[in-house]
Amino acid sequence: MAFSVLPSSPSIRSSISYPRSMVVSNKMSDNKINNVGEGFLSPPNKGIYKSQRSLQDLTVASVASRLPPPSVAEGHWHHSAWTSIRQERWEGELVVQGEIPLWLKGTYLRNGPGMWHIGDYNFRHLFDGYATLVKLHFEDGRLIAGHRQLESQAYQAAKKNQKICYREFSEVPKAENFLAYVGELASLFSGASLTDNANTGVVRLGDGRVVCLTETQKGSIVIDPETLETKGKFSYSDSLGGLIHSAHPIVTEEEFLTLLPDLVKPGYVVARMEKGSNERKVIGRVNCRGGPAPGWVHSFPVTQNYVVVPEMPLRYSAQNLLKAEPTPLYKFRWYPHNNAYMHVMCKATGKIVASVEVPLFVQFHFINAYEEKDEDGRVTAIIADCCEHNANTDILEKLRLNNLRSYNGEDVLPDARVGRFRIPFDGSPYGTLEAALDPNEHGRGMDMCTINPNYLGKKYRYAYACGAHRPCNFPNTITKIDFELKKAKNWYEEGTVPSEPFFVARPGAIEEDDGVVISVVSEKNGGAYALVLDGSTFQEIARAKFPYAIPYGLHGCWVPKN
Ligand SMILES: CC(=O)/C=C/C=C(C)/C=C/C1=C(C)CCCC1(C)C
Ligand SMILES: CC(/C=C/C=O)=C\C=C\C=O
Ligand SMILES: [Fe+2]
Repeated sequence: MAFSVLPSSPSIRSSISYPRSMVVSNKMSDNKINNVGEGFLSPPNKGIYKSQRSLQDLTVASVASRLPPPSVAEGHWHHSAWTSIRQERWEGELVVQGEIPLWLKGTYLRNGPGMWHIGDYNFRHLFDGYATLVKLHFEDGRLIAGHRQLESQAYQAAKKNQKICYREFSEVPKAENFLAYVGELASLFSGASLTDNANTGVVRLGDGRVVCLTETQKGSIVIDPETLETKGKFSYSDSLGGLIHSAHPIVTEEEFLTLLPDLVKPGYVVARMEKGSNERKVIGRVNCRGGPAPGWVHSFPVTQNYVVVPEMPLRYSAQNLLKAEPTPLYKFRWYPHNNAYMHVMCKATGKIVASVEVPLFVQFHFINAYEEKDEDGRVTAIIADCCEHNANTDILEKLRLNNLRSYNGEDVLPDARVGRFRIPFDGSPYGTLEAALDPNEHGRGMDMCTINPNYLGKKYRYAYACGAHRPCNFPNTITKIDFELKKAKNWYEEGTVPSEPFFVARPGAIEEDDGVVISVVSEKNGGAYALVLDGSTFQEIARAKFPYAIPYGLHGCWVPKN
């Protein structure tokens, strides 16, 4: 394969300059020199790149990056994790320290909100940022990396008008006058004012299309996994309607399962889209059992035969949706008196086979679920695991950029755990929720979880997530959870913020943890590196320094090399 450091689109090539200092030699010998000379864990960046000067050189003349965010202008360099990306795109080969396994062939793509300002206006919340895609292409032990801004309508309009033009997670466009506000309310109901800033996840469908996603349905955007170019809207050809959906569909080679909350008649529609299709078909519907609106469904789990529909006490709030200024819980409200529920729907028939009340819970992310069986093979219960924030909504507030950027050494990250639900199939009205292991195993921080995808919906032993090395204000370790031993192995490097660990299985692997775990790590002084851990030992096997700061990102996917 030819390794190119040049962007593939001629129109963009002309607008980007690649200073010599950014274009790293792609000779295989680089690999060896670093292996021998520096070792895996020595600080990277030894004379490989000139960081600050190159950053300036690299900034393209995009409207959004014409002005640096005020904090940088004032001379405070935030942690890279919470600092807007400084250029629209870059691509180049990184020098690898250590050994990337030769079997690792393909591209890891990561999405996330990487630009948190427009002009000189700074956004408030982590989830508001415009989507930044990062790619790590692994082949023959080498690593071509890059990033590119997603050209959503929301991002393009913001660049053009130098202001926020669509409703983001917490940001609302300023109404110029009362009439404009009334017009804006009307457009809220039509969905026209909602963002399409697909900054949450990226999935590879069974037919090979790669789609960026967020919580608004219109924020489903197809990209080219090689160039990261925005190709256009993924439009759903059905008439299911609604404006929002779960940001995390369940995607396999065969299908795409999604949850559509119904805010009018509180409940959820479970739908399935077959490989190659744009049409979602309804599997079934669940009516809410409590509260005036459905619970927030950022994600949901499935087993081999069932879809699990969570009804979290943190519910969408019509009142808060209409507010121009963010409320403490943004578009949501906490309804502890309406209880929490878990529903189980049969995938084949759409029938609800269990619906139980469970202890109150707060989660963004389910990890996995599976069917518990008796000795005759009959399903006795569903086990569903999630990153559970001890039924405490404070985490939403902690993810405000001000809080993330003003870390002063205090231990302010609220406790979280691996919450394990058991939803019995014996008709009993209650399910249980308990910690799957002692939360101290992972520093009582827990989020951004993945598993070996071959174990989706099946009994599994391992999960990978971000935990905490305290004191901290954000999850700062990569942790491997062993559910059998109820133990965790933790990777930690002082001052860094690693993003969601992503597991890639070794072809032909028998063991569940035979593979690698990939993460992109943001450093405190304007650096970032790609990190590869051995899935089994959890030891670092390779890292490669980016020539500039990569901000924190959320979720990723794997695009195997054909
Ligand atoms: C980045 C992330 O994890 C979550 C992003 C959530 C977003 C963009 C939510 C957007 C919404 C609106 C703009 C209005 C309707 C409600 C809601 C889905 C929360
Ligand atoms: C980053 C995060 C929570 C961290 C807390 O410990 C949640 C992200 C949610 C959206 O994907
Ligand atoms: Fe998420």
